[in-house]
Amino acid sequence: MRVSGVPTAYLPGLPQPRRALVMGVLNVTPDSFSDGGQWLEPDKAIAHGHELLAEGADLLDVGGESTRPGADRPSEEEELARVLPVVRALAGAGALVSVDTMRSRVAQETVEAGAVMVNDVSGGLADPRMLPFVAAAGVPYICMHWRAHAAQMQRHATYDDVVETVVSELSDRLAAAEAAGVAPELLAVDPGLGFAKTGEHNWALLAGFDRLASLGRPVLIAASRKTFLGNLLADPETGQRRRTVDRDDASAAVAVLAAAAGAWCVRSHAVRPTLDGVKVAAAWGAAPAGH
Ligand SMILES: Nc1nc2ncc(COP(=O)(O)O)nc2c(=O)[nH]1
Repeated sequence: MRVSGVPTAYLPGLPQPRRALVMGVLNVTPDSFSDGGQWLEPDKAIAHGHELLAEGADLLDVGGESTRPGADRPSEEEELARVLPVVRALAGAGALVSVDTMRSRVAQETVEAGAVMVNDVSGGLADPRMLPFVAAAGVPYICMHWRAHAAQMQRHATYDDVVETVVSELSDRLAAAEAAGVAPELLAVDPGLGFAKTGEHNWALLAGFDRLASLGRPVLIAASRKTFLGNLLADPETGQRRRTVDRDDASAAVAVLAAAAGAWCVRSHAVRPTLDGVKVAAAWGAAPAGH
């Protein structure tokens, strides 16, 4: 089996170990699907960020808006109030922080507070000022495949060929970013698992990793604790979906397989097992091929 374990491409200005990067998830929200409310208070969020760093996270992804299906949007002021103190404290402590936001003003203020990357789940579609801001700021930008806000996104989960369509629509977003002046080498892509996607779509996108990589940009895979894993692990007797906090082994397995395929970064709630796993993928990929 061909195992790479090393990213097919990197983003400049960020760590470039010969392994996939691990991005620790820090949702400062009352209602994120997997950890909603746990880290809403800034002090708790900052402490959890340090825990993730201690586990070895290369990056911390700080978000103030839940994107779970059906979630209502917080105001821009509320989102800012949630993330700004957390970004300022963690970046101030030397952490590499990405801000998980669709709003250009939140991106701007958190970059000014020390965030080094913008993680925009909308790929620039939710706020027309986002791409111009990213271009002017010159920071790395994660461009995720997205079709609509959480309240209505699952209505858009229809594709003839999900891999080809997602690759094509991501290609359009990369072109839009470059047209807005974003330097191409600062762009990473992400298939948006669970965003206007069914479980079947998610598995097809993972199996189609090489098509995502054919965009020529670093690929971020973010499957951690998502519903399609809960369904995969459902109790065979009752059909009861596996609880979110009990999905970390399967989440790490997806991350390792993505790293083996050449993912640039994997986004995880459980950093330590994920980091251990991507190191295994890198060691396997580095071994001389059997004769
Ligand atoms: N780039 C990127 N960012 C994201 N942010 C939040 C969530 C929702 O999951 P969470 O509630 O566990 O953060 N998923 C993604 C994702 O798939 N890709």
